[in-house]
Amino acid sequence: MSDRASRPAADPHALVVAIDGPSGSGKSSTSRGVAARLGLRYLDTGAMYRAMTWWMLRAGIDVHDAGAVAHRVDEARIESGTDPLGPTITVDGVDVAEAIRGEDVTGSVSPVSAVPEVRARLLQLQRDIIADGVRHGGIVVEGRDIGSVVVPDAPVKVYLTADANARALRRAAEEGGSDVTATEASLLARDKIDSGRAVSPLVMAEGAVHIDTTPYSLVEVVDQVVALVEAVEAPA
Ligand SMILES: Nc1ncnc2c1ncn2[C@@H]1O[C@H](COP(=O)(O)OP(=O)(O)O)[C@@H](O)[C@H]1O
Ligand SMILES: Nc1ccn([C@H]2C[C@H](O)[C@@H](COP(=O)(O)OP(=O)(O)O)O2)c(=O)n1
Repeated sequence: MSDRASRPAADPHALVVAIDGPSGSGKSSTSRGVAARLGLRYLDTGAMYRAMTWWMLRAGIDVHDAGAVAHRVDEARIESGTDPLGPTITVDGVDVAEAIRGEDVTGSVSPVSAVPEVRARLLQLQRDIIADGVRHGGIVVEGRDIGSVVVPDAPVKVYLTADANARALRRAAEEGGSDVTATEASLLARDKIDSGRAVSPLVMAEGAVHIDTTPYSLVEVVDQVVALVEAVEAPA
């Protein structure tokens, strides 16, 4: 195990690991596992899009009115804590970690994420957090456009997928026994919007390593990603 956090602040080799993929493919759990194992920070960009959506809903904004969403985008103060053992997310100082996982936010997050002004605002926040993570030895960042847009020069890029049914089973179990058919329909609907939007759609980034996690346990996937990081770090 290596601890990159002890490296000097200006380390030019400080690491960004970009992890993208569709809903329920294992991005959050894998990213947290890799970051914890390697002593890196962790950023869940999906939580930031969810936090922005939570703010829009609470402000009574019609999330399908892109102009209305764009108009209010600068008002939400979103802060992400990057400890992989206890990541946090607040909006205007309110802990929204639980609230952003609710059905209302899940059902509205894709249209909000498709608004270019939302993406521009969150991209700026993400780059600041990533720069800070790099100063502290490195960061694992997960989302939909990390390897393609947010950090296209990341030295390690991973694209996680899993069969739709496996993803639905995992998510339904996580939610404490939600209906698997409805969960699968919801995540496929979100995948469709996330992959089809004009700005920063979900794509496999150039240079990304594809891991289909369907047959693997979480620990096995973490092992595979850690091996990719260690291969990049090994002297030539
Ligand atoms: N390789 C895996 N095998 C089995 N379950 C997994 C695997 N990876 C993740 N999970 C579980 O699947 C659920 C969804 O994973 P998550 O990391 O939240 O996915 P994502 O961030 O891509 O939406 C979680 O309950 C997680 O524990
Ligand atoms: N980098 C990102 C991350 C998430 N999003 C959007 C698209 C996703 O449907 C939502 C929610 O992301 P999240 O990672 O929480 O989704 P899951 O429920 O884990 O599948 O945010 C995005 O557009 N770009």
